[in-house]
Amino acid sequence: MKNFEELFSELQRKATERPADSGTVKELDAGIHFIGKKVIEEAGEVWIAAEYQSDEELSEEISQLLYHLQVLMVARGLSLQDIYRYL
Ligand SMILES: N=c1c2ncn([C@@H]3O[C@H](COP(=O)(O)OP(=O)(O)OP(=O)(O)O)[C@@H](O)[C@H]3O)c2ncn1[C@@H]1O[C@H](COP(=O)(O)O)[C@@H](O)[C@H]1O
Repeated sequence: MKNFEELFSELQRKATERPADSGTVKELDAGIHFIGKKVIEEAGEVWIAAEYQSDEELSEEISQLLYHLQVLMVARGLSLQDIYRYL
């Protein structure tokens, strides 16, 4: 099981090494507008899951939202520290 920081390091590595089978690389290549729409889509799915679905389904949706937020951070060149300073 990986944690938030380990996933972010993995995504940064994918962005640098650009393996051909990486969904993250494809999403980064699609650009900020595309990634932003994924963030909105997943946030909507989190909301629906929180209202109507199980804890397990909600947890999965939240993980997807966190993933797409991290892809957006990588796309903009932000670090975890850039975010943590506001927590
Ligand atoms: N945690 C995730 C993760 N969460 C969500 N997603 C992507 O987000 C999509 C959201 O899925 P949905 O169920 O909402 O389906 P969907 O919107 O119909 O999917 P798409 O049509 O957009 O593919 C998934 O299809 C994945 O493409 C993720 N893709 C990758 N990771 C992790 O990121 C790391 C790098 O992955 P790769 O870049 O693919 O190697 C690995 O550790 C992966 O486990």
